[in-house]
Amino acid sequence: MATLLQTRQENASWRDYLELTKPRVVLLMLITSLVGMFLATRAGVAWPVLVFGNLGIGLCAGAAAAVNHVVDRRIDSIMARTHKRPVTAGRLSPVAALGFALLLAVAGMALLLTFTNELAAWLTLASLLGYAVLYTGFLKRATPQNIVIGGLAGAAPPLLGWVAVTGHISAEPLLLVLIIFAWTPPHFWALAIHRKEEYAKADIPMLPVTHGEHYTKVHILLYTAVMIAVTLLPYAIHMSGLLYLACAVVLGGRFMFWAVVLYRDSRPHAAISTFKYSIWYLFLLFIALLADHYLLLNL
Ligand code: HEM
Ligand SMILES: CC(C)=CCC/C(C)=C/CC/C(C)=C/COP(=O)(O)OP(=O)(O)O
Repeated sequence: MATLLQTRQENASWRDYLELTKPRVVLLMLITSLVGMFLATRAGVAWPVLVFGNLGIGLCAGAAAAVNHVVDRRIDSIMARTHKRPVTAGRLSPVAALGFALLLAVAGMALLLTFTNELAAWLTLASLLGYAVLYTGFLKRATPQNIVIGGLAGAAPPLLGWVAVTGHISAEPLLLVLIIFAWTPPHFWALAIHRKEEYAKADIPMLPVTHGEHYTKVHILLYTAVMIAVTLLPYAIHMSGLLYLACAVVLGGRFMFWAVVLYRDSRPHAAISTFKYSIWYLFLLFIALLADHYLLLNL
């Protein structure tokens, strides 16, 4: 066993450890937590909170992603998209990956407790456990609503950023969480339609597998409509101004365009195009929130 572990780790490079953390997903999460921080105050954010707060959130999110790689190693080996992952392909042992996850989680929590506040740290830990334990260990295999419920963990970063700055929860960051919560089903189900056969092969009850493509596309349309409505609320409650509203309408209109294209199947590769657009959408929407915040402050 010891020899087996050693052989596996000899083949591992730093890239394998980086891959464990799902870096591109975590990067987008960090953009949303950064925006949560900036929106929380009219004054600037103190640099230790900015730097170590985001680093702490990022390390904890990376730890959750690494646990996901270990728990899912068998189903990941069945799917073409995931079969080359470091634990699945045997370049890293589950023990090494779990040890790495523990290290990231402890470092992340220590940074949050030292440089932010207890509430931010415990909410981050709850998100970590929500994704690594509740979603990955249970919901993913249990119900086609897995990503709707589990989506809360991924949606939390703007709240984590806001609380890191203020020390308390308020309505505005919950609205930002609600935007990502409503965004997650169109984001993921578009990909799940594209990869339906793989999920079926791995026996994971994703919505297109259990309820079919048509039903999933209708739900993508519905969640997209809800998401667009929710993105108008920051303007309605005077949290953001006209620049944000214009961006939310244009970006949301484009999302609806893709949801309709997908529903009608009127273009080739509509599902993967919708998925790719969803990532640009969230990125640009949060940049718009930030730009609008500073425009309003300087008016
Ligand atoms: C439960 C909630 C979520 C689920 C089930 C989910 C699912 C997925 C899956 C399966 C992929 C992999 C696509 C691939 O490798 O081909 C992916 C990619 C991605 N997701 Fe999500 N996602 C969720 C939440 C989020 C959140 C909250 C964010 C950011 C705020 C996010 C950002 C991204 C990004 C940036 C990618 C592209 C990664 C890359 O190019 O490697 N996701 N998502
Ligand atoms: C502390 C904090 C903010 C925690 C959030 C952690 C986190 C990285 C959430 C990511 C959401 C995500 C990529 C889900 C896909 O998992 P999957 O298993 O369905 O996708 P896969 O098949 O690509 O592994």
